[in-house]
Amino acid sequence: MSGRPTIACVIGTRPEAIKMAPVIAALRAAGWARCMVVATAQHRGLLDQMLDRFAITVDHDLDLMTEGQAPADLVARMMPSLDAVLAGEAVDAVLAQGDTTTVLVAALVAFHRRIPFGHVEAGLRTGDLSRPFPEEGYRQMVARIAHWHFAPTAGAADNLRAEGIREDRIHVTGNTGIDTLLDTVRRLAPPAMPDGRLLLLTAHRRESFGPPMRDIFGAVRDLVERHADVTVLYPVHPNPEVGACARELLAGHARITLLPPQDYFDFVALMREATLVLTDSGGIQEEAPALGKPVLVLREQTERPEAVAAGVARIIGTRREAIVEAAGRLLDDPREYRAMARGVSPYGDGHAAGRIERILRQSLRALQPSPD
Ligand SMILES: CC(=O)N[C@@H]1[C@@H](OP(=O)(O)OP(=O)(O)OC[C@H]2O[C@@H](n3ccc(=O)[nH]c3=O)[C@H](O)[C@@H]2O)O[C@H](CO)[C@@H](O)[C@@H]1O
Repeated sequence: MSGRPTIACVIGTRPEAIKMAPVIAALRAAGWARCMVVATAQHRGLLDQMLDRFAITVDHDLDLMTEGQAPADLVARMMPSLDAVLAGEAVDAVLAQGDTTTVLVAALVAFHRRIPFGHVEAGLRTGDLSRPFPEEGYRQMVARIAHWHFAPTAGAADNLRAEGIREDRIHVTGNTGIDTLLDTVRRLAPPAMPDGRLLLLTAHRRESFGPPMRDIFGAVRDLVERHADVTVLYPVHPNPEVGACARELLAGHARITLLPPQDYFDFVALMREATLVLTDSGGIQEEAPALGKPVLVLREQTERPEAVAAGVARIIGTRREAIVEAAGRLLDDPREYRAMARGVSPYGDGHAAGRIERILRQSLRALQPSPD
């Protein structure tokens, strides 16, 4: 390495853009490194929406999304494509976030080229390789070969220690998604006062396709039928499996609105207006508590136990009666509601990206040969 080091930030999906945006901004502002952004674009439309929103300029766009892409096919196409970028540029470090195919391939390609890899949002675990699938397996595999493990919480760091990761490679930074959230909230106009109560829904996980998703949507219909003042807004994920099921079971009800995927600022504004958030998303489990909104998690388990432990999120699974019961209780009982609607942010304080930038600066300086 000579002169300014080059750090490649690899992103592929909407949440990766949201969570890498502050890291890219911090590296670019600090200026000691060249921050090169590589978009695999494993999701095209949702990624582009966020690249625009956060004004992320992309140096290499691999444009890999195809219709109905299977994970194996995506891995097979992404490996040579990303490797060619690293072969053509003198890259000193590679960073990627989370648990997607993009993160797995970025770590593996960096490993083959002996380039240190930094895993942003390291150490999240359910311990069950089938849930979430394939993400849990990807997280575990990436941990074997990462050089820097940027853990969002002390619990995530403990998970890494339990797998034998060296102490000096683990850094508790907070989640960069909270940096983006708090920065966004500062820029938004004050929230509107909605009529009635808003229930905000998102559901798109692969393991919920089929009967669990039909159960979720059935529960949502039951809830609006039982609560005359409740309106549901559902930004529908573009995966065709999700859209078809949502239209079949939710369209045509006056108080249920299916929306296209929302711009991030608009979505944060909706979270602020919501009474209750029902979701199977990872990032929304982190964001809603920071905004003081109770979250009911439509999964059987979570890799984000901190909000559950703090009493501001609950795992309720995907059974229709369980969802109706848990959401109904919060809608009917103001004391239960208040107990969950406390603004706590177990996942970060808004300064994670700055910590990552400083750790990389010190660490890459230490790796650099001295001038004489
Ligand atoms: C298994 C798992 O949990 N994996 C996660 C998965 O991410 P996810 O489940 O969080 O993904 P989504 O739900 O798609 O996105 C959520 C984000 O999008 C914003 N949003 C939402 C709707 C909308 O209409 N407009 C928006 O702007 C919203 O505020 C939030 O920030 O991959 C990540 C990357 O590797 C991982 O970090 C993460 O563990």
